[in-house]
Amino acid sequence: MGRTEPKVLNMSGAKAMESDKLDRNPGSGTAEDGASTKDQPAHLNGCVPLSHQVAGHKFGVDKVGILQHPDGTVLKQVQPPPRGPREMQFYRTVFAEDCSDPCLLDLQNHLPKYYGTWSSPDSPTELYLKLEDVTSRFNRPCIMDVKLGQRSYDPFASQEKREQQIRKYPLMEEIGFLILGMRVYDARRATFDSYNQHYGRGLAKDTIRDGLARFFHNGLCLRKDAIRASISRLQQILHWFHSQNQLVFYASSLLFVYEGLPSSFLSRPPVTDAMMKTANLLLVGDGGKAIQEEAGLENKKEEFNNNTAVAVSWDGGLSTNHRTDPCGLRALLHISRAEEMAASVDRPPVLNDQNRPANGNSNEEEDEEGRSGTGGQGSAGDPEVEVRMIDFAHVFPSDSQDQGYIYGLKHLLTVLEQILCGAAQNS
Ligand SMILES: Nc1ncnc2c1ncn2[C@@H]1O[C@H](COP(=O)(O)OP(=O)(O)OP(=O)(O)O)[C@@H](O)[C@H]1O
Ligand SMILES: O=P(O)(O)O[C@@H]1[C@H](O)[C@H](O)[C@@H](OP(=O)(O)O)[C@H](OP(=O)(O)O)[C@H]1O
Repeated sequence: MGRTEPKVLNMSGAKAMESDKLDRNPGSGTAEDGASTKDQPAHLNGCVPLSHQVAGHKFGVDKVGILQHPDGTVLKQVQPPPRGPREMQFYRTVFAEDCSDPCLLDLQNHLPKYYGTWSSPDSPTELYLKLEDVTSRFNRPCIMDVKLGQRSYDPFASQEKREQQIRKYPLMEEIGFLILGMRVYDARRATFDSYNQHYGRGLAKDTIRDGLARFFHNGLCLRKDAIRASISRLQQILHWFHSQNQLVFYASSLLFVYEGLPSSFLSRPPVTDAMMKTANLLLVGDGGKAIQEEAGLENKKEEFNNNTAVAVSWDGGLSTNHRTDPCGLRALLHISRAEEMAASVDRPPVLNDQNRPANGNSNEEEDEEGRSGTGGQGSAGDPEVEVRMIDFAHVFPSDSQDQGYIYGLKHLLTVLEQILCGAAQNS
């Protein structure tokens, strides 16, 4: 393809924001940003490297990187030209206050919210894009970054850049997507497993299905609920791509997030010290009814019993025998301790309505056998999944549909469907 000068995004119908520091920009670079912590360089002004970043340029490792602002937003350092300004222009165009283009308004739903730019008062020329943290509402976010499209270099890339990108994953054209990195919550051990870019590059046509499935496996069961919800989100994005012919995306990603903590835990009332004490007594001896009643466990018994299957399936080694563990308390305690340990180094569980399954029934869950009660999150369309488009350093105006991205999306959907089918056949 002959190379011409790249077109910049046309701002018609979507005036660029006049000011980078928007009023709706929470905690933008002001004196309120909070004092720098002892461990962080003063110029970061309380911001820290993004702890749950799964791919991309890393702060302190690469020349540019991603930070987390104390207000919870993500700060993506503007990359050197032309990439950084191009990405900034893209966000400004899509989120312009006077944007009236239905296509761009629709696109907003598939992106992290953009809050303008941020810079530290100490380094006002070093700009960051201030973005919504897509993972923020999750307790144990499982996160995967997937690069989409048949080509991960843009039409204006040098020969060297093309060759570098093709070398990294020669199957990009055929497969249409590449897992750049992920972290998956292991519910048995209450820890995260991380996978870097080499994991995705090692996946070929015949292994891509199992490779992708790993993101949805929590060590005990396949999270079919999360797969279904992801499919539903991807279909909406595909619908957007079919509806538009003004933008083309190269080397752009989809960020997948689902809740790793089973909803049974989220919807269960917090375990109090008194309950723990009583439960230990019950487990040590045969558990006098008097003790149980004294602690008000009689009322809770049914609830715990309802969750017994959930708790037991979390730890394959635990007994489902109601004679030795009448209330499923052993399992309950086991989970609570593991979770407590995880919570002490991670964020505490957020117990609010958003974290509850859409159907309001924490026991309506499926494992890989499709049985009820094992640590899933609910039905398809469940809000406990996010799929958002990120990384727009190579987005250009166009006058036709983005066939490369559409190809990758369709294939990704097919593979996810195959994972579901495979799970159904094995059951
Ligand atoms: N809005 C966001 N919310 C949560 N995490 C994010 C967000 N944006 C980026 N990340 C995290 O940062 C990583 C890298 O993001 P991004 O692709 O934008 O950076 P990049 O440096 O341009 O990447 P690359 O080197 O692939 O071009 C993502 O994989 C994700 O883990
Ligand atoms: O996956 P890896 O090994 O980290 O490789 C990077 C990845 O392909 C990025 O998408 C790319 O940035 P662009 O998409 O913006 O080109 C970057 O190019 P760079 O090295 O030129 O920054 C690569 O290094």
